[in-house]
Amino acid sequence: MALRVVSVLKRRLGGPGQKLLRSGNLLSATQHRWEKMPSSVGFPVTSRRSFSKTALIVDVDHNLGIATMKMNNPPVNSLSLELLTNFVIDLEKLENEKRCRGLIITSASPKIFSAGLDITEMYGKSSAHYAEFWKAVQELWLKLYMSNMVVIAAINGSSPAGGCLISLAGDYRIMADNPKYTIGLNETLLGIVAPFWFKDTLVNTIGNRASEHALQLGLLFSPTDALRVGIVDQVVPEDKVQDTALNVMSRWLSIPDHARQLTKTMMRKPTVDRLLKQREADIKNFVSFISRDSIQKSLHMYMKHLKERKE
Ligand SMILES: CC/C=C\CCC/C=C/C(=O)SCCNC(=O)CCNC(=O)[C@H](O)C(C)(C)COP(=O)(O)OP(=O)(O)OC[C@H]1O[C@@H](n2cnc3c(N)ncnc32)[C@H](O)[C@@H]1OP(=O)(O)O
Repeated sequence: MALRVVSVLKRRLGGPGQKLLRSGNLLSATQHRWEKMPSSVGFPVTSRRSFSKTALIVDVDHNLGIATMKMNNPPVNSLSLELLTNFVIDLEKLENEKRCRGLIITSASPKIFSAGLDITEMYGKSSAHYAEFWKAVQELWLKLYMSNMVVIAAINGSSPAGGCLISLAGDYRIMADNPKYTIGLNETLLGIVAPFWFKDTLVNTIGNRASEHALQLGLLFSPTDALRVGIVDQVVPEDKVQDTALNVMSRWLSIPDHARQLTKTMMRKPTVDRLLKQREADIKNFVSFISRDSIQKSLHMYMKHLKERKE
């Protein structure tokens, strides 16, 4: 299967891509920190670069023009301030690499794509901390939603709340077919409210009525139900998620970048502008909401419930 994906990519990438794939090794003296390493998906040894920071592993295949970002914040890939910050920094780096046209976001943790925002960042801290944290959440969404790259979420585990938002910010979602995994914006279950731009991102994906239903009830969908409602685009056997992501990527990368990017901007800019117009007000609203005693209590109880579930 992986080899078939490579041949499809070779065909679709055309001219320079084919040459680069054939040459097998593009290391140049000036390209420091590049590593030659065998591919985990069966590509010929190609020009690759890996960098890892706390909570994130990034692997760039310059020959294919595809980067893979693996969230790596065990045990559940909760989106801590550090992970959010590193995510944004690495996205900016990739965005500036001309040869990087596609990004696959996935998880290094078995069974969990991401548990969403790190709840411990949202209680028992100062207002300044909440403001910094929320700004980082906004920043990641803005960067991802408007990325020039084709962004595919390879959802290889559960993906509640902020984890779901990350995948919704991509262009295409592939989820592992395991009924134990769930995905959705379940904020109301925590006694909190998905902000308007989380809601807008969901509405843009599955429509108003289905979003209202999902958001009010804090629904977490099984892969089959997520596919039915349109939160994900494809459900595939667990061991086929990465190959499918590469296959789908080749299709998206066969479209001329400028045409695809302008179309993406046309579709998404109004949603992004809504947040940009009131970014500071949104931070203030978050800080004041999350600082309420009743909300702090709800979050504390929710964490307690998560821990007690295990006992
Ligand atoms: C005005 C706007 C206001 C507010 C907007 C805020 C928007 C918020 C968005 C969010 O993303 S909130 C986070 C929502 N996330 C969840 O509800 C998921 C909670 N977690 C789970 O359901 C499960 O942990 C799981 C992801 C399904 C994984 O289950 P598993 O059984 O594999 O692990 P376990 O539950 O034992 O967890 C291990 C460990 O991790 C801690 N944990 C889990 N999730 C989080 C989290 N989101 N943040 C911080 N910590 C988390 C859990 O407590 C365990 O810790 P322990 O080992 O110390 O007990």
